Amino acid sequence: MMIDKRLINTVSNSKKWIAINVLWNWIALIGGIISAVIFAYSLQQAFYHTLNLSSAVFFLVILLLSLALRAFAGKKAVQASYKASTQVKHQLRTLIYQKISSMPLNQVNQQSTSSIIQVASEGVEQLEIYFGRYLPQLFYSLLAPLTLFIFLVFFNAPTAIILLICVPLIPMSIIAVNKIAKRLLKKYWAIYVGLGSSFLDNLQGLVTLKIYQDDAYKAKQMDIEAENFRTITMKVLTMQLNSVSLMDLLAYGGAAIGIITALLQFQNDGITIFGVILFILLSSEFFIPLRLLGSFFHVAMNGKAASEKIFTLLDAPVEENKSAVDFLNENEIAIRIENLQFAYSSEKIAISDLSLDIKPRNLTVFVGKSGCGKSTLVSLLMGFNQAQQGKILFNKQELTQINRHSFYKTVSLVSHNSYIFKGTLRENMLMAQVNATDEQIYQVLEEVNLGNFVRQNGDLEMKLLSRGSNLSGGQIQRLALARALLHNAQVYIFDEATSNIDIESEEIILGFIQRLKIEKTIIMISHRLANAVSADQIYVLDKGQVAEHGTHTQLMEQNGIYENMFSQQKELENIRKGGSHA
Ligand SMILES: Nc1ncnc2c1ncn2[C@@H]1O[C@H](COP(=O)(O)OP(=O)(O)OP(=O)(O)O)[C@@H](O)[C@H]1O
Repeated sequence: MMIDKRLINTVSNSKKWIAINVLWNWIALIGGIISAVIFAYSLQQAFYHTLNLSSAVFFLVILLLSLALRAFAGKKAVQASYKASTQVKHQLRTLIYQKISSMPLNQVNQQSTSSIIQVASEGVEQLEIYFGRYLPQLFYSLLAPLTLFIFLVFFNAPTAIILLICVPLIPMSIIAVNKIAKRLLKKYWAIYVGLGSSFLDNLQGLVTLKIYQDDAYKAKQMDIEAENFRTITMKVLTMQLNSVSLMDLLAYGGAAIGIITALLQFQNDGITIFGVILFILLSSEFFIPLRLLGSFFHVAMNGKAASEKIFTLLDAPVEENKSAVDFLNENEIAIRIENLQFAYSSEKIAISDLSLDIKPRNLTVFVGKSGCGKSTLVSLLMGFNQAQQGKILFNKQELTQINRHSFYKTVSLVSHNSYIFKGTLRENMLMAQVNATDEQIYQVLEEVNLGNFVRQNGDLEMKLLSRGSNLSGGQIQRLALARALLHNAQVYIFDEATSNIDIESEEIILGFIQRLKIEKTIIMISHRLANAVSADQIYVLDKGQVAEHGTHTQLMEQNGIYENMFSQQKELENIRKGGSHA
């Protein structure tokens, strides 16, 4: 209960520093015992008028040396505690990072951002005290009373035994409090994570809230959640404060019992004056380590509750195919979809018995009404979601059999919400190809007409804000395209990559896609059918199935869904153009 074996084994490197910490604390205790002995002995000599100047100077030197030893050992113990906690933080954060990066993307998306942030930052921070202070103190507080007992029993056995018997009262009170603490802290963490998640959600959606003037309502909800958090925090603090008072009572009460016993023994000539002074000086040392353990205990329990959250994340099963291999041939990739079926839930079938072929050196476009399953198909092709039935074959290799590293090296996605990270333009580009040269970066930037813009704005050192908020929508998309080009994949999937951007950027991107298809396998999802006119093949999806299939000319001749949608869009665009000319 007081030691979490799994937690310690997870960060086993810290064991060494915990042991060193305990050792230095023990050396500090020895320093304390030596100074108490010297002090008591010189008092006894003074009492019997046998203290002379030279022995007084000698005692003073020893006393100062022992105090210096105590201070030095205390400092070393703090250093060891720091080492233990930094190692724990580093190791746990590495584990969390590795776990997150080993998860399939759909699984990562299922975790709320705020809970990952809370677990990885605050949660790990809380464990610092568990390893840096609590665990060393736990071992030391067992060692200290035993050491003192072995030493003091020679001076007066009854007093030493009474002191030793009183010591377990503190851990017993800790155990009793722990029962309440556990329940309370679990509740505290649940409310804390919930509050964090609402806060982040409201912050991210603040503009929407302002537009709909719904911010006051959300603020009220946040107030209620914050009030719940305040109440539970107060309960936790009250519990901690009460248990601290109880432990103080036990610690100082225990020391007082020891001192009174020693004095009674002295009255009955059972102990020398030297012995009594030693007991007076050292009685509290029996209890202080455990008393200190008690105060770390609550913070440590908070850390333990946090560790449960960390382990839930670390234990989340990763649906990883261990037998997955590299792409056998990544030069020219044909994709075949066979009887694919995917449902978000039993009543929400998004892809239904879908079979089709995508040829290399071709531009294949998927179109269809909103909700027909285009984005779902992209998530299946990218391996973000797994189909319940059917296969996706890349050159006859099943997608699930290709390892992720090889897959994402070969298959790349440019979506309508490509992410630009805070940092320099170079950093954003290098993530697609770590050792790309400046010339290579500029080459892809030229391809998307961003070369001059970048040169005028600080070259590759140009600072970009998070989500590219200091760029226009069209620039973000062109930059994302340049980054994807640098990645030099063999299959490119463009998912509404030109939606909501300026006409010039759209034309640059579409023109580039045309050039790219000479060498690569290109898939494009677009709601604008004008973008499909030059495609080598078009699939029209309807209710997760292929409704029509062919080139633009063939589909127009069929007079079906495609022709209907195309005519409607054209009419709309003509009306808009007419309107804007009027
Ligand atoms: N995460 C989800 N959970 C449950 N159902 C979903 C989810 N995402 C999509 N769907 C449903 O699956 C169906 C296909 O959706 P999908 O997003 O693939 O359509 P789409 O063709 O990309 O639509 P749009 O053109 O509007 O983006 C729709 O009926 C949609 O409501």
